[in-house]
Amino acid sequence: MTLLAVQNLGKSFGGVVAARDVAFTLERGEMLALIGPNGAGKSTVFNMIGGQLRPDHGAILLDGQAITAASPQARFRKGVGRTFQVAQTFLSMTVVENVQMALVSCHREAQGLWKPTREHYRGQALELLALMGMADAADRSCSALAYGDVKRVELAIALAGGPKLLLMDEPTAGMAPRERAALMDLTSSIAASRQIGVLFTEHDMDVVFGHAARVLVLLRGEIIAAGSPDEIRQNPRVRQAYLGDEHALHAPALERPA
Ligand SMILES: Nc1ncnc2c1ncn2[C@@H]1O[C@H](COP(=O)(O)OP(=O)(O)OP(=O)(O)O)[C@@H](O)[C@H]1O
Repeated sequence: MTLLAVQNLGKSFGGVVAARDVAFTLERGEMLALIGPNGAGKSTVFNMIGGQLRPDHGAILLDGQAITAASPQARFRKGVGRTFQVAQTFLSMTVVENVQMALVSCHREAQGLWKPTREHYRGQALELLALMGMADAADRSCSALAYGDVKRVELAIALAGGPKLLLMDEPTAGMAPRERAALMDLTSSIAASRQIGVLFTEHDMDVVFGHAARVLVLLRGEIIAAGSPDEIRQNPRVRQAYLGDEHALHAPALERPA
């Protein structure tokens, strides 16, 4: 069964139509990018799926069940996870404590009942960190980490909830190109191995074309194209939409001849 089905989603702000009959599906294990010029409606669509915004009309189905009107917390419990653009980790705590906190809150347990907090879910947290290649940094303070490593901790935190669907808003913002590729390689391998569907917005076209299996292009609230990275790169409407920023649609840097 399709993991996520978005049907005729619409949202207006006053006279501005931010999303118009947006419809698409996302399968388990798939990396789907949502792109579009500034103001195209990416955040609006993203926030309607995350539950931060209520659509004017349309439906959102997760595993065939409507979640259109569910709160963000209810969606989270049904398997919708999210990473955030701004580092949300508690910088004064260690890496493993941050992931433990996420696990504790996912299991909705009161802290410190009989075990010292530092022991709660430590094993599970270490497993997640090993998956991120961060096991060696487990007991370091988050404040001492390089930015790329903080992003990995954020990914571990998002995975602590065991999501079926992971929403990533500008996951590589502020990162150096090599770190971006590494984070997205890691994300796609986890998405494939855990069969998590990933929907991400991204301005960096190298990241989009290098890591998405499929790309949706929004323009003025409407999906104007959907397809593989190659199809999208060659689509005349998409090229038109990005006119003036055409370099954005070139092949990823790594594929370009030196
Ligand atoms: N809360 C709001 N109130 C009024 N207008 C809004 C609101 N949120 C979004 N809009 C408008 O809706 C349209 C789509 O905005 P949205 O932020 O979804 O685009 P975006 O593709 O995410 O843009 P960006 O890439 O710049 O973040 C824009 O015209 C924006 O001004």
